[in-house]
Amino acid sequence: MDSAAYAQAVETVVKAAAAYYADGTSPMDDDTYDRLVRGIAAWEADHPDEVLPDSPTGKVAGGAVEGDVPHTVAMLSLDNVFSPEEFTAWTASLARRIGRDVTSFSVEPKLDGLAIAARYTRGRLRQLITRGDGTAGEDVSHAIGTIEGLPHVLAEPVTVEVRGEVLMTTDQFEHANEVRTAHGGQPFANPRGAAAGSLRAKERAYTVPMTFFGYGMLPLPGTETVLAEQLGELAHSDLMAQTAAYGLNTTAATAVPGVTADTVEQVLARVTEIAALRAQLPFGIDGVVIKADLAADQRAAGSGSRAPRWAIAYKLPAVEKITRLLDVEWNVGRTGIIAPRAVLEPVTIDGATITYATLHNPGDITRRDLRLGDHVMVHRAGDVIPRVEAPVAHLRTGDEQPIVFPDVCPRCGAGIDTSEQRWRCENGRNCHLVAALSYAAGRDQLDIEGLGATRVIQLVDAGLVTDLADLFALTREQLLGLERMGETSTDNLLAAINQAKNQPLSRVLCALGVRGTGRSMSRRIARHFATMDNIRAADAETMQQVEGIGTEKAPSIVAELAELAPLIDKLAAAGVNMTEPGATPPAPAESDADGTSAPAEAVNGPLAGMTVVVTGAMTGALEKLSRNQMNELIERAGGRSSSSVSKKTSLVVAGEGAGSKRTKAEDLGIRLAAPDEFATLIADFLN
Ligand SMILES: NC(=O)c1ccc[n+]([C@@H]2O[C@H](COP(=O)([O-])OP(=O)(O)OC[C@H]3O[C@@H](n4cnc5c(N)ncnc54)[C@H](O)[C@@H]3O)[C@@H](O)[C@H]2O)c1
Ligand SMILES: [Zn+2]
Repeated sequence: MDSAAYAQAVETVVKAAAAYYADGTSPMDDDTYDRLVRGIAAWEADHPDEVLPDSPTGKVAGGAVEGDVPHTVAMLSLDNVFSPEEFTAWTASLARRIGRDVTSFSVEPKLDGLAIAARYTRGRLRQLITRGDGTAGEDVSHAIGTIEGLPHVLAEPVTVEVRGEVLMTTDQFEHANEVRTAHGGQPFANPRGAAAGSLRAKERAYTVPMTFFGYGMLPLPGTETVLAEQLGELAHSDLMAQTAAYGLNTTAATAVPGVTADTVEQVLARVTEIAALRAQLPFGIDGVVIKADLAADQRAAGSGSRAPRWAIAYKLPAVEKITRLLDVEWNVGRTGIIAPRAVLEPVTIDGATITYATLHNPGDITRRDLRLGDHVMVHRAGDVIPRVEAPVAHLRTGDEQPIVFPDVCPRCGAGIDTSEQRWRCENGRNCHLVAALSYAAGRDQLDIEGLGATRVIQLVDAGLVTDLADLFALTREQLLGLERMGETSTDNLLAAINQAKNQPLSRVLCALGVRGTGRSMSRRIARHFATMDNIRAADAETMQQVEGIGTEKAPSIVAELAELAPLIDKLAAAGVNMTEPGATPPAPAESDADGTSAPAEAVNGPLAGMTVVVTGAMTGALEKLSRNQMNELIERAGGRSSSSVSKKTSLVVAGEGAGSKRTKAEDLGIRLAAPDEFATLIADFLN
């Protein structure tokens, strides 16, 4: 970064923060924002004399927000830690500052919404104020009545200020977008943005519910002396119990209630627990907040201008990123459910590259007003399937296109039952069979004339065929018994089926519909092995001798063929040809001393003779390549791709985030290459 880039980054960040806090329409996801801020902070550390007055560092809300209602006590942000080590170091510095170890911590989820102060006078909710710049906020009392967990009247007639987070639960967010788009508005990109936008909006034709969670309580000028003193002395955990007793919502009512912990180890164990529960929570959290529980410790620690010194946010990895929606695929499940799936511009979330995300059902697409080409907020937490949360509608250019819904089943061509939320192929569980048979009968496979989708559906419905081989057992009587089947068409169909028995092996193989074996691959396999018996005898290693079959495809083809064994036997018994005309079976594979077979074709290329392992995130020219595409690339360049590092590995391409494989390669002294270096090495084979 140079000073011009620094100034640019400051401007970008301040603009984003202003949009983020004002109405939740930042053009950036938090991860991108946080990276920029870290870059700014790093540059400022090296150039302390050139810090711009507008810089977001050290300021509540990045200095991008103002307010006109003064806070009685500053409403601050929180400092962050990202690892157990950083947390331990923080507790040590806190202990040094206050001259003693902290022996009681409170540990709470860090709710991902916006901070709010709710002022109660004699038990009645009077005023809502945003955090603003920390010293003064904005009056948003118009939102009273739309926030669950923030009652109009408390259980006791006390005068207090309750502080906490306003957020939208997942359900509230879905509802908000539905109502909003129904009123012709643009959907919100995520629950946090939706809460920010809804809280500040006045005079809308509709209201959308939000939820409040309290995490602090303090006296106001009118608070009774006894209560004021008591609030100043209570441990945070007791304060929370009191907050709940007044009838306010707190995390106590959730799967991740605030708890106290005596030691750093206990805190860290709780952080792990909360992180594990994160994906299942009905609201977003972006970390865990740890506070010195005792009031005396808090007082001794004091606060800085941006954050208190007695509390820290243990940040969890970002689970949301903005990327582009490139396409929508419609996949038919085993039961005939037709589910849309988003094809995304690849994006890395918490170390995993995401290219697909679920879109649930067609109604969701409509409710969210998603369009092709949209920027979308993608959410992925833990092992849960990534989902498209919503479009980032304020980034639209006008070139976005409507998403086209299928009007027939994309697999078998039958009608679609759209009476339920989840669409279903009218063939239900038979969809797969109908599709499989129609495909097998197709021109490029067994080429059975007269056996189109409609006829296949008829045969399946009548229970005459339950698999591909049953076709060859159909009798004249059975066919004549079907509607719209005259003598001529019956005889023609029987003749066509009989003819199909003589198709070459490549077409029979293709007709089986094994994943990864389309027309040309089926031809290659059939030519390589010459007979079905040879194909079935091949293990994954042998299968890789076929050009274009790599480490990922080979085992899945072998496994699927094994599953199909009974069907293949049945087809052979019915007299279906199982050899490839003109092909000669391969000579027994050459094996080197430790059993690795040599590549079938002696290839020239920069990777000839090399076994290459790819790990971590690819960047630069390789950024868009899936792991499989990387492996194919390696194979094109003459090498073998492998998924695990061993003595036999010649080269490990290690990108950012590479973990154990990189370590192992270093241990074994195997050559490492960064993605860019590797891209240069195989430059001729890219595309
Ligand atoms: N995408 C963007 O453009 C953009 C812009 C600005 C800020 N941000 C995000 O916001 C973050 C900074 O925001 P911030 O200043 O609000 O700080 P923060 O969100 O990192 O932490 C402080 C806030 O945590 C909240 N909080 C949640 N649970 C709490 C609990 N149990 N106890 C106490 N506080 C709790 C409070 O609202 C408090 O104000 C950044 O790290 C960034 O990710 C994003
Ligand atoms: Zn179907």
